[in-house]
Amino acid sequence: MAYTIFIVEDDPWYGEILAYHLSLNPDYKITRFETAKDCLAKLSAKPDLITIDFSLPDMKGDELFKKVREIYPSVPVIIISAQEEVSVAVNLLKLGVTDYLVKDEATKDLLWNSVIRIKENQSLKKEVEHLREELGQKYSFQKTIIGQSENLKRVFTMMEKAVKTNINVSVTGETGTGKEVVAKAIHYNSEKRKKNFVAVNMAAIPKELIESELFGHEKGAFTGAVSRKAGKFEEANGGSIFLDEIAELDLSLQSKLLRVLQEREVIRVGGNEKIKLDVRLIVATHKNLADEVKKGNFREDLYFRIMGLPIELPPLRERGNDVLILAKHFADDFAKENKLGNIQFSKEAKEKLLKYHFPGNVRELKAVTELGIVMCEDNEIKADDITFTSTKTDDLFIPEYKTLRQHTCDIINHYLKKNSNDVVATAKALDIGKSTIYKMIQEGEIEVANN
Ligand SMILES: Nc1ncnc2c1ncn2[C@@H]1O[C@H](COP(=O)(O)OP(=O)(O)OP(=O)(O)O)[C@@H](O)[C@H]1O
Repeated sequence: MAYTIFIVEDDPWYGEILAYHLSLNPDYKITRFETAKDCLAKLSAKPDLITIDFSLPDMKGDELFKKVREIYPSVPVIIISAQEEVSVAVNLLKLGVTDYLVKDEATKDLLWNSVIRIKENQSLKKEVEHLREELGQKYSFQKTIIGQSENLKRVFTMMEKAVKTNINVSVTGETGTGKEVVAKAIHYNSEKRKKNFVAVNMAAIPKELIESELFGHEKGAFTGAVSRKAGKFEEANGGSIFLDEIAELDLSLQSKLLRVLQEREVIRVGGNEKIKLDVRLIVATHKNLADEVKKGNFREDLYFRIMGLPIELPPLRERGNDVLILAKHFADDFAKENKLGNIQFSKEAKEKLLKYHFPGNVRELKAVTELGIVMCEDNEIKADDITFTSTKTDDLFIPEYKTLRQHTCDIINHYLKKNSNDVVATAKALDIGKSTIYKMIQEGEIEVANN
C-alpha cells in the first residue's frame, strides 16, 4: 500500500526538489501544498506523514502543526526550516514534532533518512498493537484460565467486575494457583491493554535494588548507575503493573510505594523530575495480608490502598473436576508441541489425580501431566505413570462437590487398597459391618481393583 506524504512548502522550486527526491521510492505517494490552508483542506485524505516549512505565508509551521495534531494526534510531522537556532528546534520537538531539519544542501538526504526511520517506527508500533490485540484475544478469560468449577466461576465474576474500571486488584492464592495468569487476563481485557503489562516479583529482586527497579534512577544516582534508567512504573505507564509477592516488600519501601500511589507520580532515584502516572496496580501474594498487617509486617495504610478489588484464587484441590479438565488441556498442549497425537488418561490415572491434594496447584499438575506423557506407553497415561513430588500422596483429599455417600465410598476404597482388598480387615479398621462393604461392592459403588 502506498505511503502518503504531504509536503507543505511555499517555495515551489524547493518543494519540487523534496518531492522529486522522495518520489524515487515508488512506494511513496507525494502531494505538495504551498499554503497551510490548502494542506488543512486536504487533511481528510489521512496522510501517513507531513513535512511542514516553518515559515509559510498564511500560518507559522508550529501553528499548522498544532492544527494537524488536533485532527490526527499521532501522524508524524517533520518541520523543515531555515532557522538554525537550537531553541526553535527544541521548542518544536517539545511540542511533539517528530523531527526538525534545517534547510541546506544535505536536507533532501536527511529527509530521506528521517522518513525511513519514521516509517520503520510506525510499522513497529502497528506490529506491537497487532500483537497486543492478539494477546488480548489469547487472554480472554475462558480461553486461558481453564476450568468450569463453581469456585473458578466466582473468580471470573470478580474479574468481569475488575475490567470495567481501573480499580486496583489484589489477587491472593497459594503458589501456582494462577495469580499471574489472572493479572494478565485482567490487563488484556481492560482499557489498559493498549499499553504495557509489567510484572515485578518482589521476592526475586535483591532488597537494595528494588527501589531503582520500581522507580528508576538518574545517571550517577549511586555507584553503578552509569546511565538513566526508567523504572517499572514508568514502563507500565498507561498500562498495568503487577507486583507479585507484595508481602515481601520491605517496610521502608512500603512507605515509598505508598507515596507513589497517593501522589500518582514517581521520581527517579537521584532525580527530581515528577513523572505523572496512570497505571492500574495489580498485586498478588500467597500470604494473608491482613495477618501481615496485624503482625506489623505490612503498613495498614498501604494495605487499604492496594486491596482494591480482592480476588481469591481457590487452590486446585477445591476445584473438583477442573483437575481433569486442566490435565487434558496440558496434555493436549504438550502432545501438540511434541507431535505425539491424542493422549488419554486411564480411569485409575484420573482417580489418582482427583485424590491428590496438589500443594503446588496448577503448576504442579502441569509438570505431573507432562511427566506422565513422557512415561506412558501408547499415548495412555496410567496411574503408575503419574508421579507426585509431594510426600503426602496418601492423604485423603476431601473435595466439596462430593456427597457424603461418595465420601464414604472414597474412605472405604482407601482402606481396601491399604489392606490389599481384604474386606474383613477393612471392616474391622473402620468399625463397620463387612456386609456393608459387600453390599456396596455388589451395587457397584465400590470397585475392588485386582492387585
Ligand atoms: N486456570 C488455569 N488454566 C491454565 N493454566 C493455568 C491456570 N492457572 C495456572 N495456570 C498455569 O500454571 C502455571 C502457574 O501459574 P501462575 O504463575 O499464574 O501462578 P501464581 O499463582 O502466580 O504462582 P506463584 O505464586 O508461584 O507466583 C503457569 O504455567 C500458568 O500458565
